[in-house]
Amino acid sequence: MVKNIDISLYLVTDSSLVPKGKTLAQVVEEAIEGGVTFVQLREKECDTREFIQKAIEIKKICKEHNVPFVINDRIDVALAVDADGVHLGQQDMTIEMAKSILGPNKIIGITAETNEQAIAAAKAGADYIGSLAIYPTSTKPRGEDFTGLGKEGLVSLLDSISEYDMKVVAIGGLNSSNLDDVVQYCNKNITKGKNLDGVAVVSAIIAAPDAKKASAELASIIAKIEKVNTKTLNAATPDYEIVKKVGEALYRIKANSPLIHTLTNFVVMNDTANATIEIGGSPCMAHALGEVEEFATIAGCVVINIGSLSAEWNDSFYLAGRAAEKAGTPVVFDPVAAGATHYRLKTCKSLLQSFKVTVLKGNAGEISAIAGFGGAASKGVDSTGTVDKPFELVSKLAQQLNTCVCMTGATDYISDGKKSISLHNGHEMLGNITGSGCTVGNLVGKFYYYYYNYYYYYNDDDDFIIYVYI
Ligand SMILES: Cc1ncc(COP(=O)(O)OP(=O)(O)O)c(N)n1
Ligand SMILES: Cc1nc(C(=O)O)sc1CCOP(=O)(O)O
Repeated sequence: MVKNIDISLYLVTDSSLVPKGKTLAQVVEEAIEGGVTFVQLREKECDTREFIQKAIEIKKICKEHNVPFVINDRIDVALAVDADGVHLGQQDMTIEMAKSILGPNKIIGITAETNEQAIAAAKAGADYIGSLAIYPTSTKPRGEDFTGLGKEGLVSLLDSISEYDMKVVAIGGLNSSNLDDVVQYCNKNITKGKNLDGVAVVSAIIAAPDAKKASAELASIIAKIEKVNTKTLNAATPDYEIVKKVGEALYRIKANSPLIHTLTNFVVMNDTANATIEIGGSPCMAHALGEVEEFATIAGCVVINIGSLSAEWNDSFYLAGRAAEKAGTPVVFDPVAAGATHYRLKTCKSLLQSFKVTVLKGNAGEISAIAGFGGAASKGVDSTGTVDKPFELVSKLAQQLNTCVCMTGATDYISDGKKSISLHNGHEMLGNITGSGCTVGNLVGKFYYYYYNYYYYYNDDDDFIIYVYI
């Protein structure tokens, strides 16, 4: 698990820039008072003895203020002074080696000059990455031809690692005149829900006449970084709290075998019933007008899947949904092929207005059609194309409908309008069979019976179930 560190205003030191009449220690202390949340000692001109002396001095100040303190490049120095971690460059020791020397509790950051290096850092378990310089800077010249990563490159970097649990700080040429522009650009253009975790600066604070004031000014701009309340889960970054609850929920389902009243299509009825039994539930596939209300009232959950839509089924959905709402039974609604015909879309919208839907589960085409935006089209029951801003889509729709939206696909996006989660455990073979999405709807329903807050999806092994806490 990535460490819970605040790198929002990250100070990197350079003694050569300290204004005359001040010491580095004074500047660091003023900066922390102004809002710096993280300090890296980066001293390129020091010999080892001097570096260690500075490290001891700066560490003391950071400790007094409860601010993490890391050392640039030198693992030996980090060990010697028992710093909180290191910041590595691509030419330095590898993350794996640094981890084995420093142990699991130390912070490891690394500079990622490309998106590929960023992904490699995430896979190796870095806690955070520093970007390539956003703008050219005299603090670390990279040659005349270097134009900087730029805002566009930064957004591409953020998007590229959205599925990993790793923090990102932007660095290089950032100051109070250009930072707001970078922050607003990221807020507006990130597409996968991963925003900046912070900004690292050297000269804008170290060389400032008043480091406290300079830090406070930067901190006020950084506060505008929109916290996209998202979480990414995959096999590489499991959340053990969730895994534990998955086990508890499975146990309870098996022990109590809840009745899952499923009004679903002819194609998947048998498979869905078997999946329900496999996980410990008791399937009931009744859809007759005369009995759906009674079943919905006694069920642990009602699943409404409009796949085999007809006028009569529509009435059954309506009656079951209304009865479920009255009885306080959760409803999972699967708007199969909502975007394929006007009839389906109209029916879905009308049903969504007629009773409380606890979870709306659909593919990108279906969810886009219901939202009226999002960009993915449908070909029959299948979704075609991708959604540009999946987090924005699920979270806005969840707010609009006051429900949980679960958009399934190679990556699943789930939101209750406040928090959003992406799950990266899909499997391409799921597209080769019919009804995998419908079965998901049914299983979501079962877990809803016990844990109103959990959803599931198959992991890479196809047979284990992962829950997502909303
Ligand atoms: C936060 C942060 N980001 C990038 C760097 C640059 O590190 P590196 O690539 O190791 O280069 P040098 O600092 O050694 O010149 C950094 N130090 N901090
Ligand atoms: C330490 C560092 N690394 C960079 C990189 O491109 O990797 S740029 C940089 C210095 C950033 O200094 P300032 O805030 O004064 O521009």
